[in-house]
Amino acid sequence: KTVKEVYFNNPMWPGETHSLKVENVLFKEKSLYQEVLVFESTSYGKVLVLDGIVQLTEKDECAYQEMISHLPLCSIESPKNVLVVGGGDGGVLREIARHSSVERIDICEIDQMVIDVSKKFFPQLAIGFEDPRVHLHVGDAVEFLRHTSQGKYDAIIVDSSDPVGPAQELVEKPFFETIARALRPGGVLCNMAESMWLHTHLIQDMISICRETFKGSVHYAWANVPTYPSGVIGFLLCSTEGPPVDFKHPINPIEKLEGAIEYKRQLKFYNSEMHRAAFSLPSFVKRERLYD
Ligand SMILES: NCCCCCc1nc2ccccc2[nH]1
Repeated sequence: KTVKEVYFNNPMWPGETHSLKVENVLFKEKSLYQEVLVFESTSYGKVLVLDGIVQLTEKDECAYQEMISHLPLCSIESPKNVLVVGGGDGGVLREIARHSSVERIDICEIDQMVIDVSKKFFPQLAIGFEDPRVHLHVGDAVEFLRHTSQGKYDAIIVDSSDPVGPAQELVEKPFFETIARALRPGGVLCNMAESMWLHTHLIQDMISICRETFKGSVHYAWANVPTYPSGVIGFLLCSTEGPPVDFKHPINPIEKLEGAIEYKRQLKFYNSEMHRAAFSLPSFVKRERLYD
């Protein structure tokens, strides 16, 4: 049988092509916001693609979901109220649920199709929606945060797609200002922050905006995700003015929580050593001139 390949060309990585062999296409439709594709790959399990960009694969989603969730939550004493922006696949919800101190998890995902597709094809991620602490809001996070009371959240996790298309406004200053307002003093934000190899200008702009908007600390961390072009993805960790947050040394180590894990599923990627290591940066990034 003719086995197809899918070629990932995108302005997010000009002049570069990534490809995965398609064993079979499981879903392909246009939602109100983007094209949603699910296919069975040869060696990464099922793959979720939005507008031609790989969002997750069954094999390596653990790296992204665990890091984006535990880098912020393990940096504060006892997270109670958490907001997820995006994250409609449910993977971040699954990870937040490991924290027994958490009492409420709000999630604002704009695209219902992403949620439905995840529940159908990625049950090991969509399990996150089953936690009774989860409250789902389908809609625009900019609108949602505009109506959120001041200082409501201990942590906000922005698990967005790339700032081309529906997520464009999630990297603009007004949005970060609504996030800062929705966080309590000493509250933390973790934002998906692209690739240090590919998006130096975008990262620099995000860091500048966050330095102005968050009066606590702002740090860049990263993780290796093989199916993301350039093999790495970054995270921007910010804290609001108030009790200082030391992102580089988790005061709420996940190992303390190990026993509290609801699911039999063990952590596959994150641990306190990986947490500390994530903030170790190449010299060209440390210099903060990510391009020169
Ligand atoms: N919402 C899940 C993660 C989304 C990140 C997707 C992604 N990963 C990338 C790697 C290199 C260039 C652009 C990228 N965009």
